[in-house]
Amino acid sequence: MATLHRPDLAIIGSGSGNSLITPFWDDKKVVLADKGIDTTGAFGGTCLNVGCIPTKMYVRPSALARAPEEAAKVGVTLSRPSADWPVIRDRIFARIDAISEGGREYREELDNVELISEKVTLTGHHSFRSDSGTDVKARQLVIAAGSRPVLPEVPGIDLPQVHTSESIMRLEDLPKKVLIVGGGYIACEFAGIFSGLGSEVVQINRSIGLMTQLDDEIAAAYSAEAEKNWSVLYQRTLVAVEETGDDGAPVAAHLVTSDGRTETYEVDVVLVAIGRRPNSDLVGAEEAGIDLHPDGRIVVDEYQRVYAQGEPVEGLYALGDICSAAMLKHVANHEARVVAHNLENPDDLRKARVAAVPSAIFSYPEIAQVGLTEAQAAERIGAENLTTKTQKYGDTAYGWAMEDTYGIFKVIADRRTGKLLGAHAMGYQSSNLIQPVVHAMSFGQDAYTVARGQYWIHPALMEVVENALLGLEVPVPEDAPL
Ligand SMILES: Cc1cc2nc3c(=O)[nH]c(=O)nc-3n(C[C@H](O)[C@H](O)[C@H](O)COP(=O)(O)OP(=O)(O)OC[C@H]3O[C@@H](n4cnc5c(N)ncnc54)[C@H](O)[C@@H]3O)c2cc1C
Ligand SMILES: NC(=O)c1ccc[n+]([C@@H]2O[C@H](COP(=O)([O-])OP(=O)(O)OC[C@H]3O[C@@H](n4cnc5c(N)ncnc54)[C@H](O)[C@@H]3O)[C@@H](O)[C@H]2O)c1
Repeated sequence: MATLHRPDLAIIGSGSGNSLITPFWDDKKVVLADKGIDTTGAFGGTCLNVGCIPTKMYVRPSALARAPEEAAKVGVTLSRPSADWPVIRDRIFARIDAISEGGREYREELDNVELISEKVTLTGHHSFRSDSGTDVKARQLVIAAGSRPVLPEVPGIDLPQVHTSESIMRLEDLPKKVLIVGGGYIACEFAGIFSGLGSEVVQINRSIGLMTQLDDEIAAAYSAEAEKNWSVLYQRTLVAVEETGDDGAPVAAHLVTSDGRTETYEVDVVLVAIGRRPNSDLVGAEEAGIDLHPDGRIVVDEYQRVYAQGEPVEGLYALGDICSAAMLKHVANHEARVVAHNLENPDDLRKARVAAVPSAIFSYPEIAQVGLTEAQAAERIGAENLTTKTQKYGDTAYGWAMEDTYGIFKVIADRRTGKLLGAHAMGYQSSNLIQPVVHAMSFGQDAYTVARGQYWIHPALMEVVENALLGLEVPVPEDAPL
């Protein structure tokens, strides 16, 4: 028989949505619905199970396996590394699966929380129905249903050797040869992982260059490095995949070049990473009268309130990949803190912060960015008002120690005021090095004050950032620190 729940709060999505269940709800009723990750049924969303965390847990062993290359630059010979994929995989998922399962059990045990482990579809602005017919009508509702990989509609895309990021990390064995489709975050991270661990990687992209959404200088520098580290082919499109019947290379990936030639690569597995789409269709957002952007994202305002017919709906919020321009976990987490506050304080709504959102691509080399690219900054304030500095790691003391040949850190500022507009870096630990610029941009500190208003540990790698900032042509404030 169909059940009806009338909770104070209902949440769709157990990723960042799970963190909304604060102690405030201890004496109230909450329903949390999650169908589970498609490939494993796991609780807890993308980041934990098939996203940020397992990928970075693969990046670490892959980086270690590259140690002989780095060591050789400074006169140390390390023996040929050998990566034990099953050991690496099981270390990762023994930890992750236990956290996911523990999270599910904890929610199931709570008296105030009802967990619905099924797909649900909105039936109104504050109500939904599960596939098996459980109805939920809540006082307040949050849609935190995330995104999923996009797949091209080509013959053979359903073959077991064709993977997305949601399945590739659980392979039985390290593939000898991988074809990776795409030139964005996921494709570049997995190209780095597999090539480091010893697979032969062929990465194909439709456009010329990888990570073309980045600052042009970084995209060009990264593409040049990637081309040295694995095979990168541009202006190719995947048109079909078929089984070969040969255990040595079980699938053939058929490609077409921009000038109409066909090419075939026989590989163990194909990884498709051509973008992710918001799951607004899976929750039936449009049918429920919710406003959508052309790319399928739910429209929200700065308070994360969901819009319907151009107006915010009281007590209806969205967060994370289903509504955000930046599909990033730290963004989803921030939005979850804002939504948690707004659910608990409907008369004192707080806004989500949209400025100075950083991101990193944990590839080889690693990339990090925050703020405007040089082209965007020129468009915004005029090229004549910009000052930029690209500091090579290799021109600093720690860069000499590393014998670094490719690391760069670029900063962009308004030459009239010293206001920092962006930073773009490629190289060892760039995801950490960029944080002082994120800090400065978040707190409105000018470039000169950041560079000279604090000590920088000598001769740490962070001197790359200090030197980049000092290389900008910006006004020196009166009484500037020395
Ligand atoms: C391979 C990979 C690597 C990544 N690496 C990074 C990184 O290093 N750093 C970073 O910042 N970001 C990274 N991301 C992005 C990050 O994982 C996401 O931005 C973040 O997890 C989104 O969180 P969310 O809460 O919006 O959605 P999710 O965590 O995806 O949660 C949504 C949940 O809703 C459920 N759901 C969907 N539809 C329904 C329905 N109709 N009924 C019931 N349940 C439903 C899903 O099963 C899912 O569990 C990565 C992503 C991928 C794929
Ligand atoms: N380190 C991180 O923060 C991290 C890591 C992984 C994923 N993510 C998030 O997940 C999102 C999705 O990642 P992604 O790599 O799938 O997407 P992406 O948007 O970064 O890159 C998609 C790539 O696929 C190409 N492409 C698009 N359509 C295509 C088609 N039909 N055929 C061939 N190529 C096509 C694009 O040109 C682009 O190179 C990212 O935008 C990012 O927000 C973040």
